[in-house]
Amino acid sequence: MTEIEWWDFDGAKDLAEQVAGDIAFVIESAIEAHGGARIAVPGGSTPDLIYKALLAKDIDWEKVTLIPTDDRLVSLDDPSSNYAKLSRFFGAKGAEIISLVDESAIGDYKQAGRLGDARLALIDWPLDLVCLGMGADGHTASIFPGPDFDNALTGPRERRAVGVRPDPMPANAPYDRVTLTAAALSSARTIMIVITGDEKKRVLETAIEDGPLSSKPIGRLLADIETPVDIFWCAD
Ligand SMILES: O=C1O[C@H](COP(=O)(O)O)[C@@H](O)[C@H](O)[C@H]1O
Repeated sequence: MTEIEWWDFDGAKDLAEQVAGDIAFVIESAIEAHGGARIAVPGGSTPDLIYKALLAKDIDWEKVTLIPTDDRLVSLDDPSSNYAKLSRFFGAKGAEIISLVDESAIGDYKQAGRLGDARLALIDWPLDLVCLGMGADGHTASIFPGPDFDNALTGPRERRAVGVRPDPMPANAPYDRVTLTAAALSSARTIMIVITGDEKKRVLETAIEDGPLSSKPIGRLLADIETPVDIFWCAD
């Protein structure tokens, strides 16, 4: 059973400071241990404060590779692109940012998944850190209910990214996606989840309780993870 520790904070600023400090620590340790750090971080709106706090840290960004945990199949400068977000925050710092999306495959999500996977084969694995977000519907990265659910969760272990068509489509970001697979996410040396709000907390608690029987992507993912997981939460 996954070992899970919850860290609750009074506000989003305190949470961001703590998470940024922990990420910076993992990055420094990885650079010291093997000359570079490879970390996967979420898109969506929750991480913005964390990324701001991270920018204030003294980090040798040229030795850092950043990968979105997932991305929407939109052009790389679209406001909904997780790659675009990472580029905006960290591009000027000299970090290497790997896009899961090849613009040539935006109209073909399965092909986009294959191309994303091929890119990921060019870096060393496992990742030093996976920081996950979670939607209020219980999706994490872009592992969603739908025709690609099993493939993302229990597909071949050597597959690191797959294309996903959420069903139902999330109303706030109705796009096909490319996501890191459960195998790629759960192989990371350090795993954390960052969520805010009471609703997400309830969803996550129930998903953890339900374990392998959970209908939520986050519950199914966590049920199969052997690395301890830290969950960071605040109410707003
Ligand atoms: O679509 C996505 O949603 C989740 C959660 O986003 P949030 O805005 O509710 O924080 C995010 O973790 C994922 O990376 C993103 O692509």
